[in-house]
Amino acid sequence: MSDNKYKSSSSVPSNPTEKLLRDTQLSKGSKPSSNEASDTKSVSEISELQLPSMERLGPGTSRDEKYPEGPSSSQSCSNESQKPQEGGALKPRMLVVSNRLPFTAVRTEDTWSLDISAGGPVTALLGLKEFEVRYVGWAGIHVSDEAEQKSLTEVLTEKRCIPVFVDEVIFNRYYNGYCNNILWPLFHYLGSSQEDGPATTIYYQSQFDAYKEANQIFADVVIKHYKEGDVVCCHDYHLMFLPKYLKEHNSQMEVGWFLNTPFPPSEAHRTLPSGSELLHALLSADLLGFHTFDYARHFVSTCTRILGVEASPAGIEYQGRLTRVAVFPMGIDSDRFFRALETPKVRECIKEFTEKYSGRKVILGVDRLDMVKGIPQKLLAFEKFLEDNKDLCDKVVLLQIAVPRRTDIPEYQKLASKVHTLVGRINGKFGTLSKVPLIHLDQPLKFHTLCALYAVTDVALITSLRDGMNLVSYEFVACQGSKKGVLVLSEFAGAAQSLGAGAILINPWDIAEVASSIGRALNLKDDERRKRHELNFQQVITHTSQKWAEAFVRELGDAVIADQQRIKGVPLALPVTDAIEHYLQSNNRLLVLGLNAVLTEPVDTPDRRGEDQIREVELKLNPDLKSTLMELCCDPKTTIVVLSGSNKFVLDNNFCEYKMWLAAENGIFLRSPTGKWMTTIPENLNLDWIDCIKPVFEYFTERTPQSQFELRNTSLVWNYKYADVEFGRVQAIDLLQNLCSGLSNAHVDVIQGSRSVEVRAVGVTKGAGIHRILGEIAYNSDPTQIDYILCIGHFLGKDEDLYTYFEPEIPVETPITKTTEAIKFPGDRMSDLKLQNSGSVSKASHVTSEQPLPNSGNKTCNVLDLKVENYFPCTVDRTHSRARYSLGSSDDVVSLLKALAAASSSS
Ligand SMILES: O=P(O)(O)OC[C@H]1O[C@H](O[C@H]2O[C@H](CO)[C@@H](O)[C@H](O)[C@H]2O)[C@H](O)[C@@H](O)[C@@H]1O
Ligand SMILES: O=c1ccn([C@@H]2O[C@H](COP(=O)(O)OP(=O)(O)O)[C@@H](O)[C@H]2O)c(=O)[nH]1
Repeated sequence: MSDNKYKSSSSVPSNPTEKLLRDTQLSKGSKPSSNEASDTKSVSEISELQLPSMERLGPGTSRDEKYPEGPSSSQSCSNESQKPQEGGALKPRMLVVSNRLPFTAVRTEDTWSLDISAGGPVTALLGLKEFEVRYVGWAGIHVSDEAEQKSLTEVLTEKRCIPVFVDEVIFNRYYNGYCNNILWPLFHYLGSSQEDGPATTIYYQSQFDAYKEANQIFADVVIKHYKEGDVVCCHDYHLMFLPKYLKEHNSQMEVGWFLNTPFPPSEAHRTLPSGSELLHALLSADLLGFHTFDYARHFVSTCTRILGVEASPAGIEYQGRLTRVAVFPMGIDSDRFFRALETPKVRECIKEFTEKYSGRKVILGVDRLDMVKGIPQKLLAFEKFLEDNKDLCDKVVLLQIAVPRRTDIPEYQKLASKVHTLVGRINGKFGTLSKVPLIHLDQPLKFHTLCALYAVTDVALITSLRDGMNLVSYEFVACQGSKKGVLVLSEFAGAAQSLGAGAILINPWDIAEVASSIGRALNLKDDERRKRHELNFQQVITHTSQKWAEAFVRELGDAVIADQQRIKGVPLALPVTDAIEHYLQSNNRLLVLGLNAVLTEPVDTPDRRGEDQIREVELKLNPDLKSTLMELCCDPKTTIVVLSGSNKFVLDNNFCEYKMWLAAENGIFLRSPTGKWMTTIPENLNLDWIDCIKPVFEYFTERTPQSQFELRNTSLVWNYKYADVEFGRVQAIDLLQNLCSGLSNAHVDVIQGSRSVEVRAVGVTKGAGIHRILGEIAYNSDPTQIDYILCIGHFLGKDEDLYTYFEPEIPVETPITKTTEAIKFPGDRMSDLKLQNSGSVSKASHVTSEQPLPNSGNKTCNVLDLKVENYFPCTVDRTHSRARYSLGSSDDVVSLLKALAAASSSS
């Protein structure tokens, strides 16, 4: 693992709230007010900007990006080692991989010039000062000639950029086709393109293939430049296969992926033909980041509903790994704007604009010419505003900068003509021979011009129909230190969630509302304007791109550690001889056995199968089990617990004659070997939600032949293991959809099993259950400590906490199989257990039938004296598990139990 100050080594926040709290603490620092901000720069910072030195520019670099904001040549990537920071510490190395590099190359006569690329991520990612960054991506130009590729690579090296060259035909299918004609509209909730052309079925497959091919080419470049300890940060919908390809090459690589756009609700994602393949590929990453909670929530529910994977507050469980999902609202490098505002070039420009637009209020729009930015809606609203306020036609001007991009795509060409038509109409209607109310530019501006425009603007008008974040709004706020203009911001931009307090929020589809908001913004009282600006300004200067990157890398480190700690992997075949041998050598053994697929006969046997579906819907104990179980239960050195999600009646029906412990509903109900049931439902457990969702389960049960619904005390379960599997799966997705939309506030877990859907009160797991069961066993049995545990189950991921409950605390990277020391419990669990078994609760006060359990037990003994070699956690029929061992089927379980009984009786 790299030596990285942003990676915490100890406490790993386990959920987004904890994470947010920590990050909030970290982002608290000295916050200048907007008045102070532009005055606080050091002399050296200002002079650096005023006196740009030619050494800072790479060969062939155009003079237009001489600002110190770009990656400097002094940190050339020809020197691949990490650079020390001021205090001597090493800067962590980060490979930032995005489709577009921060620099766009332009061919000049005999070399290359580089322009800073326009676009949010570029602006943000140039601000990562605390990292030794290498940018990997496309330089905005197709270069097929090898010599040219080499020379461009050299020029870009000076800017710490590593170009990726993709064949032009592949690139067109990948970028114009799959990325921008299919994924882009879908991710912005606009649905798939309905157009004939590259998005139609004939081209779809070739575009998807090209997408994967391009991703592989990006991966090859990253792999070539990767050094151990690097953090790899992949960006966007362009590169969703990249985490998979990188991890396949090197599973130790720390790979994060961040989405700069929104992520759509699952219903929209479902329409994408290769949608699940993309999700699978992404889940190879260690960390997946989104701008807002909404996007992250959409992603998680899409994965649970479409892939059927399990999600928890910590992330998504997939193939034995945990992929962390977290929220990182991106910001800008505000200092870069403050510095620019001090430069003579920007000051000059400000003066020029102030004179030019004197006597008129300036309204500003800065967007890429893209349908998601709502430019036509903005123009229509401005038209309405002028219609409603004819007297203001020569007193306002809307400056609309619309940077053309993706111009090869027909949708974008159509948008350009639509916008031009509207501009002509508005100026034709409201302009005069000397003045027009609308100035529209189809071209990018130089950075200094943009800063000056931001500074002279009275009202910034952002009307995105959907926008991942919208950094233009941040840039506007940063440049308004003296003017304190008003931000009118679409509620559908991610930025609305951070700048909503200071902005006037609008629905861009509501043309009349936007028109009246323009008027409101222009007339806002000074006091309110200042207050609103100050709120936004504080947000912009505290949530910078540097802070974004620090939080992302810290979380990535946490995610990797957390995943290693889970040690969920491929279980080894149970060493049966060892298990039997250690069983014989022990004095007080505990066998914890699951029910379904452990003690029941397999569902899919020929006997139980009709023509092509399974006929019988009754759970059946494995017929070979009876005498063996009886024998084991009679052994005074052996305690058996059957721990199941099923209810008391199911367990009673199947095990009433055995002298064993029964734990129903995941340990909520316990039956001692004497046959008495007791309940352990926590008193404050809220179960009000059960009545609300019961009808939903009933509805799906009625409509899915051979499916079953079980109403339990703390959970509801619907299973389709006996139904048509394909239809069951479709119904399960619909059921999940309905459940998730109706349960937003309930304290429940919605769990999708391989052929079931379950809703359960939070905190009810088999791991939590065993804790209570142990207390009871200790209370009820003789004082000998348990020195052997065999724990066999076919459990849902959530219940696999049972296996790790008995595991020693394992230092990361230490293989547990080599440990021979006595097992020690993690501190809190140990003290819990001791508490339960100490104190002075008298036997008389102990639980009787159907009473809630008190913090049980009055014994001062330790329940366990378990050495790691005497602990056999074993899953049945699972390829990935937190259990160390596996058995193939319930038949193997029966054979093992038989062998234990036989060995025991003959010893
Ligand atoms: O590279 P292009 O195809 O020209 O597109 C430009 C970028 O557009 C998208 O930007 C997003 O990122 C911004 C920063 O996070 C965010 O504020 C904005 O809402 C998004 O639209 C795209 O995600 C990038 O990959 C493109 O480079
Ligand atoms: O002429 C221009 C207009 C815009 N931008 C930059 O383009 C980015 C737009 O980012 P935003 O997040 O608002 O939207 P995106 O275009 O990434 O969807 C901002 O950093 C602008 O400064 C630019 O460099 N030149």
